[in-house]
Amino acid sequence: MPAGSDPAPGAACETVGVGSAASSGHPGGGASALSLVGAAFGYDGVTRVERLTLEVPAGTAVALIGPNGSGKSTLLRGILGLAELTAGEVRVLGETPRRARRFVGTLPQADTRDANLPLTLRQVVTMGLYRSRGALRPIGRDGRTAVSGALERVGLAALARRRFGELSGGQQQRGILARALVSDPRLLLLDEPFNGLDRENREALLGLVRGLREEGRTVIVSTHDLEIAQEACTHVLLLSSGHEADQPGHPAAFGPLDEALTLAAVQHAFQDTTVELDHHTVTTTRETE
Ligand SMILES: Nc1ncnc2c1ncn2[C@@H]1O[C@H](COP(=O)(O)OP(=O)(O)OP(=O)(O)O)[C@@H](O)[C@H]1O
Repeated sequence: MPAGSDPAPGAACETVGVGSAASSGHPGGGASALSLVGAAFGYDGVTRVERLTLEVPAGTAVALIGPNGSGKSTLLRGILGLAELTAGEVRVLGETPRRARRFVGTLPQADTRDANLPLTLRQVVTMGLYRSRGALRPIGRDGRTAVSGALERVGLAALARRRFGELSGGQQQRGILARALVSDPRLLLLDEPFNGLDRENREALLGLVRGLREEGRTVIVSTHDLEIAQEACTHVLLLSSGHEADQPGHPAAFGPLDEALTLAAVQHAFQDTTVELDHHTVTTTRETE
């Protein structure tokens, strides 16, 4: 799966798994969960992530990896139609982002949500139904069954009546995943879901990502943790933030994990950061022009 990208000027490393253009050139192919052609996203007319040309096949799990500010959250928001498309084309499940939204489940970054909402876990998960049904329509028996099933799936059925804010960070994270799952989404966008999790919650979440993919759903999960990519994902999209200050993020590599997650590509993406790959710590140094 090629990704449109040019190596940043002065970058010494090769970017393996990076091509020059999408093979089909046509967004919205039947087997594509996400199709980007020269896409760029940003805010108020300012591009924050660009040069995205790639096709994410349905039923894959993509690890979205890149340094702080490389545009991971912006890309996820763009897929939802919440960040501005400043160039190119985007198709989500063959539709525009807005039309596809009801088939997409999301887990936003933990620091963007209000854990003090006076709601029980069950009520938080029920909110996940509103996207597809609207908030005013009665939930009904099938809705209640879906909520119970989602809670069961993330292992929190016993805590359904507990106030959300009283749950541990890991339990809250699994609760939000249940909220994303309750509408039976075909595509899941998980923004840094592993941050701050203890080993038990991390393992539970890794198992869930693997299970979702095995069911034929597509998962895009942003993470700083390369081990997570290796343990749960089939594909990787590496974003680089480039050399210049304020340069938009852009892809350093995209493809199946074993082809695209190479040391060279990781070095390109994380230019002056210590990164880990295959349990080896690697320190890369920014090239100067
Ligand atoms: N709502 C917004 N309005 C304007 N600029 C924004 C907004 N959100 C993010 N940005 C800017 O877009 C750029 C990319 O940010 P983004 O949060 O997408 O990066 P990220 O890779 O997800 O970073 P992190 O790993 O720190 O979460 C940054 O320069 C950021 O300041």
